Amino acid sequence: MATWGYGNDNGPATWVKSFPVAAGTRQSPIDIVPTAAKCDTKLTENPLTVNYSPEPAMELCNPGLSVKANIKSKSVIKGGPLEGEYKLEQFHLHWGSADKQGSEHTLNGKMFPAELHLVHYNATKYSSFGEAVDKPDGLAVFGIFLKISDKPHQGLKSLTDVLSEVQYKDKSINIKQEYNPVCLLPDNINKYWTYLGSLTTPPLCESVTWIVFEEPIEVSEDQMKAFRALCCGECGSAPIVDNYRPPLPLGNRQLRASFQ
Ligand SMILES: NS(=O)(=O)N=C1NCCCN1
Ligand SMILES: [Zn+2]
Repeated sequence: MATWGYGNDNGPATWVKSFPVAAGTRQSPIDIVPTAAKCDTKLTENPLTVNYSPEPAMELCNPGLSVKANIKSKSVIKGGPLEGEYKLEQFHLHWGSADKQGSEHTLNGKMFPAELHLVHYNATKYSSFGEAVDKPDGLAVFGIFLKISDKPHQGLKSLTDVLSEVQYKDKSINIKQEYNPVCLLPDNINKYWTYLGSLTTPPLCESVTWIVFEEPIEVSEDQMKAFRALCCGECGSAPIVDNYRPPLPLGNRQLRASFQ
């Protein structure tokens, strides 16, 4: 069984062969068109709340198509579009081979250089990520755009400074200094768009309530270069770049905004 990826022979256009839900009606990502979003005051009456905890010895790994941090501590979110409490499972990123591309969601057709995903599962209803992953209300993913600035992102720097230690597939390390993922969130988490979608990688389950923040976080060009130096396999293998799925049609879905 050919493994899925982002190349010509195994990329997003081929995934439907092994994962028919790729042709479903609530697929992600989408192009976010702010003027088409409906401002929903219910989202502000019940503000999104984040209660993340410091992660001692956070595990950072290279699974081959991204870089991922696995979370063990009790870091939870609730409110906004969510019913119940969702627990942070992991976070990872998608990025481009150049700054002109890399994000999965787009904003009025514009791609950002990268996009950070913090993946949570509905811990009120389900006992694990694995149980929640294929349920319509199973997951909630924060989508955070990355934009280039002349200053590095301090929260990401603890990770980008050690990416060389997970350069090759299946490498993993523990971040010595305790790490609170709250440092990755934009300053203003009250301005976001939300819609019902899916995982953007196989198995593409239509189980995600997406929450995409309007405010990007700012990273340096050197930090982008560090992501682009990660390898898909062992020494000498191709760099991990352009690991993004292009947008799918919104179709009959409602895109809601927490702000005007
Ligand atoms: N890019 S995404 O939508 O978060 N996709 C995921 N796939 C599998 C596990 C977690 N996330
Ligand atoms: Zn992702």
